[in-house]
Amino acid sequence: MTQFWPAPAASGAVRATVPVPGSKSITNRALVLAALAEGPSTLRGPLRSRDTELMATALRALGADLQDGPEGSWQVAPGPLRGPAEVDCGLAGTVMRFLPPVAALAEGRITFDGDPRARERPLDAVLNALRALGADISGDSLPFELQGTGKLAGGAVTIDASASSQFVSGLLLSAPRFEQGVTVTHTGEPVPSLPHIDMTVSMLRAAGVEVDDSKRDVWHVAPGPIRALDLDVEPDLSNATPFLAAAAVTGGTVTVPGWPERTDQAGDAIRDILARMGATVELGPDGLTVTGPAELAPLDIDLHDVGELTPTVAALAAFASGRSRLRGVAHLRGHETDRLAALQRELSGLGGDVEQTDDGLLIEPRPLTGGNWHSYADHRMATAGAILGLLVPGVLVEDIATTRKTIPDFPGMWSSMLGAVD
Ligand SMILES: O=C(O)C1=C[C@@H](OP(=O)(O)O)[C@@H](O)[C@H](O)C1
Ligand SMILES: C=C(OP(=O)(O)O)C(=O)O
Repeated sequence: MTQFWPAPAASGAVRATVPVPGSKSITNRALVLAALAEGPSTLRGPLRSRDTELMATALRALGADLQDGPEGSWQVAPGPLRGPAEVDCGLAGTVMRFLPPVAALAEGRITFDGDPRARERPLDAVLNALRALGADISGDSLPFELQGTGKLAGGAVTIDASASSQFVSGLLLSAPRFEQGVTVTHTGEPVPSLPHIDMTVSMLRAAGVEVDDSKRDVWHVAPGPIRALDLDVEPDLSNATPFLAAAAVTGGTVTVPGWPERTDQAGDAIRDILARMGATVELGPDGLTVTGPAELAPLDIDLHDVGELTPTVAALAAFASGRSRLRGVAHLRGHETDRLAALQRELSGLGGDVEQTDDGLLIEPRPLTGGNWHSYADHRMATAGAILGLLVPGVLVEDIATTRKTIPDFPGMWSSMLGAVD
């Protein structure tokens, strides 16, 4: 039966320090690299939630040895990659795009499937690229089957990565183990979420891999060993955004400890976004502290690089002092749900005035009223509903448990944060 979570209204300005679990994007890249590395790795502070548990389970099935270490850390020892194995991708883009190249290095038959929506998420570019690089794969989307021989030739391949940066990241992460490495060339509309590809490149380089990304839309990874990792995973900055938004919309103050001074995470862009909306944003030794303004300024913003922030930004824009325009995020139609359609439908359902454009949303703030907020199995739709519920009494968020995709206990964190209001 569908469960609805009464989103708690804020009784005043939120004042809290909110530690945020590890980054999904860093954790799942680190797990892949560790499984392909030349020795045992340690990941401290990894995200332990659905997307990363699915990645861990799949890598174990493929032959890696993953053990729990002290304080939630993971110890990963590579093993010979082999099938038969079944990979459940859930709804994790990182699992469905990063693991086929790993599986192509294994010996034996490996099958992939996931949640019903995952079967609709774009994957063809990765599977076609792997076929061109020497893999034996049936199908263009989930479910599909791969027959591995224990090695992959690799080489040069051209793909259209306009639907997802993860197509490129997935190929690059495994490429040091391809016989000829890889040269990926993108053709088509601009690649979204480029900071995520930068993160892939940095993490490969940190593991001693030679990567050339000096030419736009071309990435070359040389074949060679991947050094074992000894890594402290940063907090997930995208997952921090609903909590920072709580400060912004209530005129309160929220600190997220451990915010890195320098990072490849796309979520770091929230600092600039909140500052543009009038919030005070301070990065210091205690972390990132956001204090909300008396009134939020509207935004006209291109979110192409940081699309995953769109649900949070849309919720903020719904409370701004004028019309906001969010641009550059057509690719969100292939995310956990069609996020542009979902945001328009759900905000309109609460009385909002929202229009979809070719590549984004126009949001005209209106007084909102409570009601059901459907989440479409999308963690970020659910957290956007929670932000709205702070100021709109009676918002009921469907399936709040869907936030477990990337946050193990979002409702608990949200109510602890609200335990401290003026
Ligand atoms: O590589 C990654 O870790 C991610 C890349 C981005 O995907 P898209 O390029 O498909 O937007 C982002 O939205 C997703 O949350 C995580
Ligand atoms: C797009 C997202 O996830 P995924 O890694 O499943 O693509 C997201 O977390 O916003």
